[in-house]
Amino acid sequence: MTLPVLAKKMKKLASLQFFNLKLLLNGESSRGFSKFKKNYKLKAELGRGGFGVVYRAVRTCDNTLVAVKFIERSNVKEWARINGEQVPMEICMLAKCSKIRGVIRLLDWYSIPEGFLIVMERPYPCIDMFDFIKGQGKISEEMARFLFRQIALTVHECVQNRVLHRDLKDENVVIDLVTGATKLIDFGAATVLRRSQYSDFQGTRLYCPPEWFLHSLYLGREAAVWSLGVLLYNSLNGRLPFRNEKDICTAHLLGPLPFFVPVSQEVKDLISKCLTFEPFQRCSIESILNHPWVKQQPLSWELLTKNKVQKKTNEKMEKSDDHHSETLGEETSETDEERSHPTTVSVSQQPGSADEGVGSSASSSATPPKKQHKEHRMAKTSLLAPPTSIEMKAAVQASKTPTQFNVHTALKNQRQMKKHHSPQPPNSTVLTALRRAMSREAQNRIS
Ligand SMILES: Nc1ncnc2c1ncn2[C@@H]1O[C@H](COP(=O)(O)OP(=O)(O)OP(=O)(O)O)[C@@H](O)[C@H]1O
Repeated sequence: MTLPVLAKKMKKLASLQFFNLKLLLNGESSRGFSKFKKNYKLKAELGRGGFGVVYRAVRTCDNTLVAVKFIERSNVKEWARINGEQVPMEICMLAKCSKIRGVIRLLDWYSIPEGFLIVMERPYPCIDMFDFIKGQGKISEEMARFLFRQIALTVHECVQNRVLHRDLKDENVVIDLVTGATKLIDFGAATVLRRSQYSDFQGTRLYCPPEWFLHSLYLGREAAVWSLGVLLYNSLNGRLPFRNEKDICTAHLLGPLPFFVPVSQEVKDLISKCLTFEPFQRCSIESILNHPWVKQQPLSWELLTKNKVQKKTNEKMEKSDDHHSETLGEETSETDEERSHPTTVSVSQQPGSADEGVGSSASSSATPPKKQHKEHRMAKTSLLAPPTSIEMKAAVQASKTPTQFNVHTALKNQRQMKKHHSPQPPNSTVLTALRRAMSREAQNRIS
């Protein structure tokens, strides 16, 4: 199936899902459904990931802009209790962190037979960090500092509340375009922080530390530090540091990571401390916060956004997110489409500015930087399933024999990996769930 056909199908599916959700909400209510309907007006789709669909909505009593995430019951892997009620771990973890300034505030939640509706604050106008970086190709070191120090502090505060996010990445950070404040979202992979090792993971493959691929085990804080390193590298270079599991497990054997923009030694030092192969030698979250690069006072958001390119992006986002132009209860509009796939914003790259003296990963030396840049920021990342035995074998073997890298074997392995972990089509199950709920409600009405 060609990409345009697939995109068209996905668009159709998305509008159908939205239509069904609307129908469902307008039908007879049950188990908190009527309350939701009374309190919120659902609007167009805002974004979607592997496990949920997020909609724009408005709280009817005071016109507060909110985001509503629908998660299907069958997709919930971990459960917890709030006031005696069984809820997905996501809601519980979000509730635990809701007082943290850098975490999106949980306002409300509803339970329906098919799943849960999570009502969250929605900064306006806002953009997620993936789209923010994509809109500009990469961001300046000053801008990276401004955003990263907030994110690192938020992760620290979550950890102090014994919450481990486990899916730290640019897609899960929302930026308030008025103040520059960052908000951590998507606690779908979050769990209670513990001292012992974890052997389960639901995060994102390319933000994952090597110990997971090599041993299927990781420690909470150490894995979070690794992801923060990936996030910081990505912000500055506009591309991820590692292409695949092999890169993640072997890059340390090949010298320092290449940088594709001129950046300070201080930030390179911080990134290398976060991306230290050995988890026990990796820096701590506290030492990230005390690192001279992070401690340096950042420029104000006003000054940072004076930059023409950033202004342009902001204007574009404001335009597309203008709630006055939102069509109440309408299907996804042109501007919404633009927002979720901002392909019109150019992605720039400075091929000549790559650090040529530094060592490069196995994958980076032969390919021109421009091509790599595109490869690494093609789309939002897919979710991580536990590594298969083939993947683990390949990663272990690769980490032992870095110099005998064979392109053909690597490609074959990659193809095999793709077969095992190709990204799932977005939420076709949501549609089924909503259909089921609708027919049950219709039956209830008849009887
Ligand atoms: N409160 C919010 N305010 C603004 N935008 C939001 C909010 N929550 C989610 N989004 C947007 O919706 C997108 C998907 O949200 P989220 O990551 O929670 O979904 P998901 O299905 O859990 O995704 P993933 O597959 O990454 O786990 C985000 O990348 C973001 O663009």
